[in-house]
Amino acid sequence: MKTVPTLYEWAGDIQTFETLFETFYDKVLRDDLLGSLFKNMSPDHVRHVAHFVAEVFGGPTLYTEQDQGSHAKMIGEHIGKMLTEEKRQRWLQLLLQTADELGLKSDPEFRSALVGYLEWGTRLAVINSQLTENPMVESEPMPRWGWGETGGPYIPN
Ligand code: HEM
Repeated sequence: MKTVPTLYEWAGDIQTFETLFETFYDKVLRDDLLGSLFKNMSPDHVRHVAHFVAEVFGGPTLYTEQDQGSHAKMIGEHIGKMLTEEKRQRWLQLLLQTADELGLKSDPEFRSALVGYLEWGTRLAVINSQLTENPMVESEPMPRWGWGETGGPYIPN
């Protein structure tokens, strides 16, 4: 039977994710639209985001275990930030540009899954950034992203 690698395995290793986000945030800090938003970010920010995405993609649980993060904690970082669609698009554009520059895997299947995740994650960041309180409970599991489709629209109970 065919063994399908996780997105993390296909992309490389933890260094792949750390280098991607280090290079990306260098650009973000120099960006006219995003620079001021991130200028006071913690020294751990870049590593935390790299570990978060690596874990979502099926990699080691560094964000939840080593960094003591959770999905709720990550969502909480965006509450009240009042992010705009323009900022979201720039964030996404710079990340995809960085992926190309670094030669991240560029096969259609991987890039489709990557863009799908980033569209989902950045839109959630914008939605949550308009709130004043974190709607997510601490026990909420980490999202998992794979190669497939979203499985349908989000319909609340
Ligand atoms: C898939 C999309 C995204 C992921 C996975 C993500 C992940 C994270 C994580 C893990 C943190 C906490 C870092 C820490 O522990 O220090 C964080 C903070 C933050 N994120 Fe995001 N984020 C995403 C999208 C965005 C977008 C689109 C924006 C803005 C356009 C944004 C703006 C911020 C800001 C301003 C912070 C706080 C920075 C500070 O410490 O001052 N995020 N994000």
